Amino acid sequence: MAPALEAQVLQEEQSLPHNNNFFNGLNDVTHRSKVTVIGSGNWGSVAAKLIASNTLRLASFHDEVRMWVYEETLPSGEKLTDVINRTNENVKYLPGIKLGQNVVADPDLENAVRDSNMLVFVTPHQFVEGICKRLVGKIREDAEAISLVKGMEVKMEGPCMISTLISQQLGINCSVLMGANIANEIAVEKFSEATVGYRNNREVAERWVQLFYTPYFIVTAAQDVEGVELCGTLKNVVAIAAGFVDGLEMGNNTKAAIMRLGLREMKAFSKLLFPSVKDSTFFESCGVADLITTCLGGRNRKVAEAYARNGGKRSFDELEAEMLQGQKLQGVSTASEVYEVLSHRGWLELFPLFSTVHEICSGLLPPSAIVEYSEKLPRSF
Ligand SMILES: NC(=O)C1=CN([C@@H]2O[C@H](COP(=O)(O)OP(=O)(O)OC[C@H]3O[C@@H](n4cnc5c(N)ncnc54)[C@H](O)[C@@H]3O)[C@@H](O)[C@H]2O)C=CC1
Ligand SMILES: O=C(CO)COP(=O)(O)O
Repeated sequence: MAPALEAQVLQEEQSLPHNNNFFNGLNDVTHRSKVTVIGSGNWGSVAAKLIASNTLRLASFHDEVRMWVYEETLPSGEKLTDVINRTNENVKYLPGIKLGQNVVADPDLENAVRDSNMLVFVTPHQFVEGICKRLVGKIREDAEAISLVKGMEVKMEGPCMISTLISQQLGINCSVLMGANIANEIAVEKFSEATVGYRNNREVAERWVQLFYTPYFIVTAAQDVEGVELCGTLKNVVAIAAGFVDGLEMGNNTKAAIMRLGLREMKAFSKLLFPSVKDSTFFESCGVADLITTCLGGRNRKVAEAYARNGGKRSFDELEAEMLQGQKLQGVSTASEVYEVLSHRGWLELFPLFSTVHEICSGLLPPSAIVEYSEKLPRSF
């Protein structure tokens, strides 16, 4: 790491709240925080590794980190959980990376959360509601949650952010952590940043920062839970558009234009849904930085590129299964969820990029429509 950057990291590390009093008597062994990671995909496994390095280092946490695994049988006939616990590697979703000996994989959801007061949700967004239903009445009353999940749900009453879903179903506070965080890069400890979004309790936010922060993973807190979460959610729709541009070989200027227009729609949509969303959030890691990294190197971009190269003739589901081997795309379903909100509220014309992405993904328009949609832009755009 460059000396100036290293100095900044050290300075930030020293200013971390190592002795905060979020939970009384944290350094007393009987009151140590216990962490469960709910999810064990590509990012879930990296999150467990980051957290496990800190729970070993910091006295106010139990060393052990439980990681709930959606159980599956590997081609060898072994259970994924058994292999993770034997090799200390998630051989399916993060091969080649040691998670830390203090990570314990557990296929039993109820058992995995039993004693924990810090719950880290990190599964594809479509599974969160089902998981929460299974957790009702099974978690500690003093539990806090954080969501690393990028996505949203649309209910009869309107859009529902994943952190809100977790809060409402489980009756607990839920913060979020989002950022320019391609998991495979963080797994090999390449420098990156992230943003914790919190509602109103700064001490809780600092506790989450402490749990994730390492010299190669710099975490800052922003009091804007909806803004941070909507950035992480909506950038996946823009990444699909960027993938179409790549598949059509339109070049870097077009891709940059799509990213800029996408960022504008991200900001406009977020502020229409939640007027409290702050402009400054879009300049944090969760905002423009995540948009850039996902549009350059993410899975949504990659599969959308293949979709456009095939002229839309092979479905996203088919390409996802073939190219991602069990990992899940969030952008296609998020585009559909956003479209539902836009049509319901009569906002379709205000969001030509978002609506065009959904219309391409659902086969109503060809991939080339992504560069034709600009004709629909309002004059003031
Ligand atoms: N991979 C990445 O680079 C990053 C991912 N994210 C976000 O993190 C969230 C989780 O993504 P990943 O950890 O990458 O997962 P993934 O896409 O790598 O893996 C899919 C996961 O879903 C599980 N699964 C499959 N069917 C299930 C079911 N019915 N119920 C529950 N779980 C089931 C699989 O076992 C696997 O753990 C997503 O919202 C994603 O957008 C955020 C930052 C970076
Ligand atoms: O969210 C991500 C990076 O921050 C990962 O994006 P993809 O799901 O497109 O790989």
